Amino acid sequence: MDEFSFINAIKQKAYRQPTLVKGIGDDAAVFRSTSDIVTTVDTFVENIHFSLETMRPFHIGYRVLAANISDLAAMGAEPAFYLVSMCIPKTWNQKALEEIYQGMHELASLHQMDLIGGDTVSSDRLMISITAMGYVPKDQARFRSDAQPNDIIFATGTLGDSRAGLEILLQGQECKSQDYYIQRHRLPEPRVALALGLQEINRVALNDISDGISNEANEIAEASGVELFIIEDSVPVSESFHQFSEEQQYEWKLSGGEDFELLGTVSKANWPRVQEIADQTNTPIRQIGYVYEAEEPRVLIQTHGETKQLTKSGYTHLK
Ligand SMILES: Nc1ncnc2c1ncn2[C@@H]1O[C@H](COP(=O)(O)OP(=O)(O)O)[C@@H](O)[C@H]1O
Ligand SMILES: Cc1ncc(C[n+]2csc(CCOP(=O)(O)OP(=O)(O)O)c2C)c(N)n1
Ligand SMILES: [Mg+2]
Ligand SMILES: [Mg+2]
Ligand SMILES: [Mg+2]
Repeated sequence: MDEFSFINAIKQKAYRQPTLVKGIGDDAAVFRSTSDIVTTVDTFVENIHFSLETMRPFHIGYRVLAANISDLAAMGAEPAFYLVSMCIPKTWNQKALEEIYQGMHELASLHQMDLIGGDTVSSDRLMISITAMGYVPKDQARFRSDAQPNDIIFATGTLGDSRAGLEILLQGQECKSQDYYIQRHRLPEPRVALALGLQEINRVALNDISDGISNEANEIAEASGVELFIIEDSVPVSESFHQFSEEQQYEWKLSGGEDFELLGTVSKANWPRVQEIADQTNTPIRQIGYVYEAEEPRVLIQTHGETKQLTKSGYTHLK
């Protein structure tokens, strides 16, 4: 395999975005815009973010793009473009690498996204870095700093599924609905439809759940200078989630991460409309608490009448 035949193999045959001026094949890509542009990058490293023990190359590609799309959704943006930087060890053959791109192409086509560039270098360990871009109407990006006292807190989907799927894959132990959990881990569905539906709401604070809500709720509390009060029993989990031990349930739903669901806050007045939009976009959504004024930003969690502080305990690097 040489670098150029590889790039040719993974290139899209046709582009979808009307705002694209130049895609793959020049020194850089060009697109134009009249909206605000949202851009994000995330890097994925073999055996930290993914492993061939638990995934096919297809899932790796699907999932790394999903993580980026999830960040775009959390900003309220419509996904448009992505660039992929690959650091490739000699042990990976062209077929496996093309399968990674098939995973990306599959999810990209669901969101009309175009692959418009990237970089390919050799390395000791597989690393994939994706830069994604999307559009949001002028001044309508969703910030973590937009939560206000008296808002309600909501979460989409069910939390902890991805972590349950990972554990099932790593332990090889049988359990109820195991294919469901494995699928939630391998093929996450970022909540783009809801995020776009919410564009009509004047103020929503949003954060996507990549590290676990114990982290993301604290990020909203800090950015907005408020207290988030979460009721543990309201945190949505899958029906068969109760088969796992109490400790696992608590840890996975609050700190499991990689669910790529959305955590947000919105005024009480707008909450019924948010639920309607969630319905129309087939997005499970649930209120999980309230926002209060705070001297010190913090997150509290109430479990059967007992309240304690929920500190950041999701996934963190460099520790
Ligand atoms: N090495 C870095 N250099 C510059 N900015 C960074 C770096 N790492 C993270 N950031 C920025 O810090 C913020 C938080 O990043 P991160 O926790 O990765 O967000 P997320 O969990 O949504 O992916 C983002 O604005 C991101 O762009
Ligand atoms: C093989 C393997 N081990 C562990 C995990 C769990 N894991 C890896 S990264 C991560 C958190 C999200 O990654 P990060 O780089 O922090 O993403 P960001 O916050 O930038 O979106 C989790 C829960 C995994 N998915 N796969
Ligand atoms: Mg990141
Ligand atoms: Mg994020
Ligand atoms: Mg992180």
